[in-house]
Amino acid sequence: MTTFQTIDDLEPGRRLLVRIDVNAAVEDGIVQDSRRFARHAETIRELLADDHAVALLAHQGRPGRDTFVSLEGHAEILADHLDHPVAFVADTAGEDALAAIEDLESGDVLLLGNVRMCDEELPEEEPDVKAETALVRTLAPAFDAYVGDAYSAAHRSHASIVGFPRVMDAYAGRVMEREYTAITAVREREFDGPVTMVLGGTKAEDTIPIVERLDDTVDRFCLGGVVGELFLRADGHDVGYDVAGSSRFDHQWETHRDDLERILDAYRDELFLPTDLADEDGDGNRREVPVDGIRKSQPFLDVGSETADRYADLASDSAAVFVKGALGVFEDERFADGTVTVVSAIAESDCFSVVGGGDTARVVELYDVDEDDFSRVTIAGGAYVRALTGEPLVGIDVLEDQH
Ligand SMILES: Nc1ncnc2c1ncn2[C@@H]1O[C@H](COP(=O)(O)OP(=O)(O)OP(=O)(O)O)[C@@H](O)[C@H]1O
Ligand SMILES: O=C(O)[C@H](O)COP(=O)(O)O
Repeated sequence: MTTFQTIDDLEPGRRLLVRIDVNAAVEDGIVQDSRRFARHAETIRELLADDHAVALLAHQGRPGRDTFVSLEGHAEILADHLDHPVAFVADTAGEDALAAIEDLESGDVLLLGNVRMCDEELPEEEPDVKAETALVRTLAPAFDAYVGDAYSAAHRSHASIVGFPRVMDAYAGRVMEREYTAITAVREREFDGPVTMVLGGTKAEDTIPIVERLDDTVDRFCLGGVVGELFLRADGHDVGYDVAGSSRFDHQWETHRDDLERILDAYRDELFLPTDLADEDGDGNRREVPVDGIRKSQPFLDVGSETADRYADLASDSAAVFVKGALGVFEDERFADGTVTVVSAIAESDCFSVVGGGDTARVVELYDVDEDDFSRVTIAGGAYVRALTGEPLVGIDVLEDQH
């Protein structure tokens, strides 16, 4: 049972501001389709069937990153999924946006400009502070209600997530409702056997604290990706440094070094670190090297096959497996082996399994693994692992406050 209003509680024919999360991979400047688009399209389709006028609010990347791009391509992908036009305005709360919103009629869909272009969106502040931003104060009066559908960003206390529900009638969209219900049910399950978590990806902030918080539930953590390399660095290995143009490691190391070292010390028996890694040789081919022999060289892009096989064995021998974050840059076929080996082993086993992460869930599509072979494929990453620990999500709290 949900503890917030959902779109089932909306009167038909309203003017709605709908926060979705279609934050996506960007390759060579081109936004890549993902399960996030398909899932949000389901919410939008239902809203159109009820004659609502829909303005969508979303983000892409973060300022300073090469994934921080316009949402124009997102509008095209959404339109394909919906088989319905999605207009785009490259403005979020200025004159152009307000004019486009005013023109909206029942059955129209409009995507507003990347909300992270507004300076007020990102700083993590209390919902009441976010409700006072010009972004919220300008857009809120133009709508009858707010629909929060961005479960995968519900762990961020950003204006578009927590500000609007403070000043508007607010409802959960289908994605929000389904993800919340599914992850809550997962959290309440008990498992008869070992529980394994595969923790990888690039976001130290979202993953490192999970080890401590899920210590009671998870028996072994298989580490990979950028996060795995940072743990290897904490363990005294010569990896996890910014070399040859990479910029993912040193700033995360500076921020999280104490936590990495403390957690490694306290939970060493439960942590499995890569024993080999893969990078690109001078001819552009995959090359695998044992961790012990590495001296600071080029960035590593995958775990090696010895590590992948060991993680796959651990996963197959588990009652439940949770995946958050990829073990390598699986978007490049040469560096997909680690993630695909482990995810395929999970798919083939009878264990209870959840695969999560906006990017990570794409492995299932790109490498033709059958979604039905997992108990759940969630489009959330950081939000899902936080919810697993029982930590409240601010984006849900603000919806519940209205009930
Ligand atoms: N060694 C590595 N170097 C660089 N990128 C890596 C490495 N290993 C994995 N990745 C990248 O990690 C990404 C997935 O992890 P990410 O931290 O983005 O989390 P996610 O699963 O998408 O969850 P979220 O929804 O929180 O974003 C993949 O796109 C993959 O390319
Ligand atoms: O992709 C995600 O995990 C969400 O869209 C949140 O994005 P963020 O990690 O940049 O806040």
